[in-house]
Amino acid sequence: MKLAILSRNGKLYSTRRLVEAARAAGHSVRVLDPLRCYMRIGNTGFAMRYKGRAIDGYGAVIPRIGASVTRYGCAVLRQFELMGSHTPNPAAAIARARDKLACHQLLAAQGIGLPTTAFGDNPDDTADLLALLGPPPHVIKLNEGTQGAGVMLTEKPSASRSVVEALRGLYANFLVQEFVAEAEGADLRCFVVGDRVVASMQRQAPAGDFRSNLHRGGSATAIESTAGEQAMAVRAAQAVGLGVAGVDLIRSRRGPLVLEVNASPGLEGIEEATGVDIAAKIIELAVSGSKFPETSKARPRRRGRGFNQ
Ligand SMILES: Nc1ncnc2c1ncn2[C@@H]1O[C@H](COP(=O)(O)OP(=O)(O)OP(=O)(O)O)[C@@H](O)[C@H]1O
Ligand SMILES: [Mg+2]
Ligand SMILES: [Mg+2]
Repeated sequence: MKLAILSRNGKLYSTRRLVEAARAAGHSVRVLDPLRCYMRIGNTGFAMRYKGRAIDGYGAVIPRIGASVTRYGCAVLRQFELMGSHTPNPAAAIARARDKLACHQLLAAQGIGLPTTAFGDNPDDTADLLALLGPPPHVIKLNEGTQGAGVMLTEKPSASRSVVEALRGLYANFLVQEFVAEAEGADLRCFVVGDRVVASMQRQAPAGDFRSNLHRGGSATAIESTAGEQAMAVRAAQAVGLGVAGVDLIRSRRGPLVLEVNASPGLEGIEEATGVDIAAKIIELAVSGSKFPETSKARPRRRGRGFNQ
């Protein structure tokens, strides 16, 4: 099958591994920079061009869209979907996953445990907003932060207030959360592919930090997550609509809580820590969902489809 990986950089570990795994499974694969894809949208059908040439016939597209290009990357992916390509992570689900606030609302509505979270807009409401969470410590997060940057811990009421005021002054979107102290700087990354967790690792924050992100100096070890944790991670990914997701869980006194659902989880740390060939499982999932026949390169004829279908 003809596969595309949407990625800005073919040299990145995750992109390279997906290319390798696709070739190993006998597929033809191309890395496309989403920012070089451009498209025609019309009632007679959808067309996509790449560096001056028409492209189509991709049975499946695997998006690796960075946070800085979410909007354009999702538009390109949506166009592939409209042209009949399958994707394990649809554009609508990626856009949803990138908005922590929307995600928390969705997860809570599904009864999936998460740290109590509050947000508000007006500075006059700050004191009451913080009171909703109870006394500090609080964790304050930028709504669209990644890799642990923009996640702050405040230990005194005055610190919570002034961080909230500073973020408001910068017009940043943020949320305020209860701090799960008993996790002691550890969290669990469950890598979901389809309807199961294919690998899990525990990440431990470096001394003096509470953030366990590998980009912030956290260390990773393979771990057997419990059946309950795995079921929770799969439910969280499905609630957001993602076939491939890195679900971060934190172990609290009241059971596992979902911290976030990542739509483009990195493969390097977790493949190294666990030895699982996650790339192969992603390729398998992408191909299995495709409507294109696996043996033929011919693209099934299809009529132009509306955006609402
Ligand atoms: N409420 C909390 N209580 C305790 N620790 C937390 C809490 N929220 C976040 N952390 C710690 O901070 C880290 C970063 O937080 P979070 O995952 O929400 O941010 P991020 O910037 O989106 O990271 P990612 O790169 O995983 O997308 C978590 O992995 C966890 O170790
Ligand atoms: Mg994140
Ligand atoms: Mg995280």
